[in-house]
Amino acid sequence: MGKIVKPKFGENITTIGTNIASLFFVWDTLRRYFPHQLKITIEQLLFKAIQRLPFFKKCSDKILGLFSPYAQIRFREIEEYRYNYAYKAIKTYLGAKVNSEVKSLKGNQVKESTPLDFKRDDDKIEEEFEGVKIWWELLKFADGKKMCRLTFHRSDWSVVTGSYLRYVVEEGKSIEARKKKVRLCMNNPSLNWKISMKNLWTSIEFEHPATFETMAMDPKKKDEILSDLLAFRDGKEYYNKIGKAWKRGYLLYGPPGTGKSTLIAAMANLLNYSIFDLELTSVENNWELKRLLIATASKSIIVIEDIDCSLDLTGERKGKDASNSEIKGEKKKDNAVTLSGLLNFIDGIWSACGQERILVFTTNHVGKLDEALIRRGRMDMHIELSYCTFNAFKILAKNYLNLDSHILFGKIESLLEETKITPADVAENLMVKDRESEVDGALKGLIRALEQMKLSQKAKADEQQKENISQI
Ligand SMILES: Nc1ncnc2c1ncn2[C@@H]1O[C@H](COP(=O)(O)OP(=O)(O)OP(=O)(O)O)[C@@H](O)[C@H]1O
Ligand SMILES: [Mg+2]
Repeated sequence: MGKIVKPKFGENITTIGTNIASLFFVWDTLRRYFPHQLKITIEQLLFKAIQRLPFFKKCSDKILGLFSPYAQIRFREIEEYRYNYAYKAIKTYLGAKVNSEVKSLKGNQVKESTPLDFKRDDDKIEEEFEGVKIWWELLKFADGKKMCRLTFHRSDWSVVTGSYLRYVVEEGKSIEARKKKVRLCMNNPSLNWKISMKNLWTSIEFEHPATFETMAMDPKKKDEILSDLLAFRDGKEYYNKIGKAWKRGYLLYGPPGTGKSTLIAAMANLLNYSIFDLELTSVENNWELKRLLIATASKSIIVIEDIDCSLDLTGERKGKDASNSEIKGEKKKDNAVTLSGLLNFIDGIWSACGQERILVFTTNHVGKLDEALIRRGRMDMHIELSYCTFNAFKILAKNYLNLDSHILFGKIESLLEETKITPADVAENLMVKDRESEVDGALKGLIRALEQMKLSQKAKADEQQKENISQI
């Protein structure tokens, strides 16, 4: 009796390989006679049948891939140790593909005041683009790694890698931009960075209600700032054309309570940009400053409040500080954040990396600032926030009392012309519990406050005058 000799593994592969190769050769000759869609369906069935063959069940995806008429593109969440923004955009795009045919959805409400948001929750999504079939899989591995995998027919290569993927990523990004919530980010002391370099900034949702409409300031100035910001937001092509980094600096100056911080909030709400509130006093040195600034996101406003208090701004002041600390026996850190560190950053790396960033400095004492810090080009627009004018008062009266005019407005107008009062102090007087019944009381209260201020400012001015005369 003849012995049945089991073919060796190598022989097995060769035989199966030859058979499959012949099958695909025959199919390749026939496929041109089939319409596109039918061709794909047949190939899918063929491929599934091959996958079910006992031998192929044991084969890895890579070996199967050799016979597959399909191609795959993987988008990993982390690629070469860096976050993959295409992955994020694709996930957003796929999540937003909600329609009545979708069977699995997830609902989410981040805040009580926001509407319920639905996202698609399938991990396998099939779609058609310009007659081309595309299959997506959202995969999550045991080690926590995530990936989107795209499968398509090789004959659709140019459509998928060209217009389709471009469309998906752009659409995903624009959905992200529409849904983006403004966040307020604060820098952590570097002590905490050592735990994880990710922890440079801590962020919370930004819910400040300030808008340009509620900003009490001269309408002309307000329009100027508004159109400057909008031109910046829509200026991608312009900045590209002139070869300048897509960044803009604003210096806000004025006495306390004139609306500098409120204006920053209104800017963030207008542009839907997050705020990176940089507390310089907790930054140890220029290296840390660089790391923090590089870690900011695009479409953001980087704010350094009270810049004159956070930095040794001039050589002169530095000298004074140094001698003061010597007297007190303190040794000043050699590596502290310096003005030149900040300026080098703004001019150097800052313009070379990251786009769509706004830098805002605020100060109560513009005169104290170093010329180098505020020269045009670094701070593109200087905005003075000043004492309350009648125009500004009318906006506050509308905000706080829903009032367009009142018999007492005339008196208030003339008092405002003679008195320096901040919008914050005016607002304080206009805060009432019941708008209907307390309007008169609030306006009269404001008039009293203005009269008192007028008297005390006059007394101060007289005293100053006397002092000046006596010095002469
Ligand atoms: N121009 C303004 N328009 C509307 N509200 C204002 C304005 N200025 C001040 N306010 C009101 O006064 C409060 C204090 O203003 P804000 O904190 O913006 O002042 P600031 O200029 O940043 O002061 P500081 O120099 O002390 O930081 C705000 O919460 C806001 O309600
Ligand atoms: Mg402020």
